[in-house]
Order: sequence, then C-alpha cells, then structure tokens
Amino acid sequence: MLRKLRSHGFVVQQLVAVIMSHQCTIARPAFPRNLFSTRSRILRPSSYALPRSAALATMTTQDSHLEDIFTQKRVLRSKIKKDLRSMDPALRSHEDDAIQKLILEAPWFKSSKGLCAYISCSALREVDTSKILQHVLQNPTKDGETQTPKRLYVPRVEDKNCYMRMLNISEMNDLIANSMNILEPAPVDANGNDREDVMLANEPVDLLLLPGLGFDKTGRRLGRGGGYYDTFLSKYKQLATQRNWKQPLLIALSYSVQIVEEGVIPVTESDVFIDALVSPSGFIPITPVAHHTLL
Ligand SMILES: Nc1nc2c(c(=O)[nH]1)N(C=O)[C@@H](CNc1ccc(C(=O)N[C@@H](CCC(=O)O)C(=O)O)cc1)CN2
Ligand SMILES: Nc1ncnc2c1ncn2[C@@H]1O[C@H](COP(=O)(O)OP(=O)(O)OP(=O)(O)O)[C@@H](O)[C@H]1O
Repeated sequence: MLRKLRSHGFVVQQLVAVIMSHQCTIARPAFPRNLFSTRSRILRPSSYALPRSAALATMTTQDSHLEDIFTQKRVLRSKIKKDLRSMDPALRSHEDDAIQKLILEAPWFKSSKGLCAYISCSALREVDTSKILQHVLQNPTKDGETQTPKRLYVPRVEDKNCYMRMLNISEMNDLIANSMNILEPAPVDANGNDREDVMLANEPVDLLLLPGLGFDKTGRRLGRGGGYYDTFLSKYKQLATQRNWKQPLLIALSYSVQIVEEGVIPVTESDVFIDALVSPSGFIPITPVAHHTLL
C-alpha cells in the first residue's frame, strides 16, 4: 500500500496519515452461527457421557441457553453501535486524545518491552490507536546504554473460524487492507521474510491493548462476535503459563459510552476477562495485578 521508503520516520508519518484517512467499510464476516460450532461444543462436555436420548435433551437445553446468550449479545452490540454512531465527533476526538495520552504517559506503558495492539478502524468507531503506534515505532526504550524499540505485534485475520495471528511489525509500509477493510500486515515483510508470530516468539509480550464494543467494571468484554480475540487470548495465556512467563496485562480502550452497567454483558465460558480499562476519565483497574500495576 505504501511505497517502500528509506526514512523510518517518514514511513511512520505516512502510516499515521494512512490510518487516519483509511475508511474501513463495515464488512459482514461469515461467522459460523450453527449450534454445533466448535465453541458451543466446548461448552457442553458433560452431555457426551449421557445416553443418546438424554444427551440430546441436555444439548437442547444448553444450546437454547447459549442461543439466548448470543441473542442478548447481538442486541447489546446493536445498542452500543447505535450509541457510538450518535457520539459527537468533537467528543470522540477529545476522548481519542485523552485515552492515548493516558497510555503514552503511563509508567507501565513506558516500561513495556513488547505489546500487541490493534490498528484502529474509524468506520468501526474504535478508539484511535494511531498515536500509540506512531510512538512505539518512533521511540526506542532506553535500556541502560542501549536503545531498544518495543516489539509490536498487530492482528492479522487468517480465516473466518476465529483464527487471528499477531504479527510483528517494525515498519508499516506494507500494511494492506483485508477483506473486512481493516489494515493488517502482509505475512511476509519487504525482504520476503516471514513476520514473527507472537505465538512463536522467544520473548513474551507484557501488554495487550484490546478493542471491543462494550465493557464493564468487572472485566467483561463484548467483542464484535467473531471470537477472534477470545480465541487468541486464551491461547496466549496458555502459552505464557507453559513457558513460565508473567501473564500479559489485558487492557481495553473504551469510550465512555462503551462502559455498561455490571451484569449487562452476557458471557459464555469462552469469554476472556480483561485486567483493566482505559477510559477518557482514567484507568479502571479490575484485577489485583492491574490495581498494583496501574495505580
Ligand atoms: N481494528 C481491529 N482489528 C481487528 C479486530 C477488531 O475488532 N478491530 N478484530 C477483532 O475481532 C479482528 C477482526 N474482526 C472483525 C470482526 C468483525 C468486523 C466487522 O466489521 N463487524 C461488523 C458487523 C459484521 C456482522 O455482524 O456481520 C460490525 O461490528 O459492525 C470487523 C473485524 C482482527 N482485527
Ligand atoms: N448463535 C450462536 N450459536 C453458537 N455459536 C455462536 C452463535 N453466535 C456466535 N457464535 C460463535 O461464538 C463465537 C463468538 O462469540 P463471542 O460473542 O464470544 O465473540 P466476541 O467475544 O464478541 O468476539 P471477540 O472474541 O473476537 O472479541 C464465534 O465463534 C461465533 O461463531
């Protein structure tokens, strides 16, 4: 998308311009909606041990409960999308700046060595991340004498079955729009080398900056319904456990209108809870580790 450019700073400026001007259309990904999807099977293991007729009855009850949850999620998504659409553009811009400023000035952000972040899409009315990305790519972290840039990984959707990878980028001149019209990295860099997948990296990330539609102060997160983030987050948390790494902080960026009353967001066993929220009025730590780190 962007021409190969020698000057790193210029590339970053171009990237920011691209992100700011890129108009994502709202795609309709073909999410599997059938009751026998992988996720709904994960949620009813007990029925397999029962006789066929009993198992069918159990599955029906559990499936209808799941159907209810997915319906409630759809209704809530529509409501929040409507609220986001009617948000005053000046307020949105003010909140974008406030959230990014809070993050850029936070000690836990400054000291982070590796992070996963989303590339915000204005058509989806997501909290802007362009300033954060710009900062990460332009400012090496001071580590004694040496200056190391933070390792940055951004999402790339690989298929419609909830599979998303987080790939390393250090320059952004080959970001391309995917089928949902969201900017994402090509799987190989300009030299033809595979980009590093965070799941295969030797070093952990300490921070994940997450998008979403709705959040509450108990850590519930309502995504866009693709299951991409929940699937990725549970795999990454498992990897961190296996490798004895510290768990990364899961921090969602939220406009004020996206924070809903506790208990309103329905959850299934597959939903991964977040550690903290960053809203325009400040940090909202949820887990003990977030209280300790953020405040
Ligand atoms: N910036 C960004 N990148 C991301 C995500 C994200 O939420 N934000 N994802 C997080 O998963 C993955 C992509 N998932 C997506 C899921 C849905 C839609 C979308 O356009 N949804 C429409 C409704 C579509 C429908 O219901 O049929 C919408 O939300 O209005 C876009 C991306 C990976 N990259
Ligand atoms: N009615 C349904 N019955 C069974 N499975 C469904 C139904 N609706 C959605 N799903 C599946 O559930 C998963 C997504 O559900 P969920 O509501 O947890 O996503 P999300 O948390 O909004 O998304 P993300 O994790 O990407 O932010 C997908 O795998 C989707 O295919």
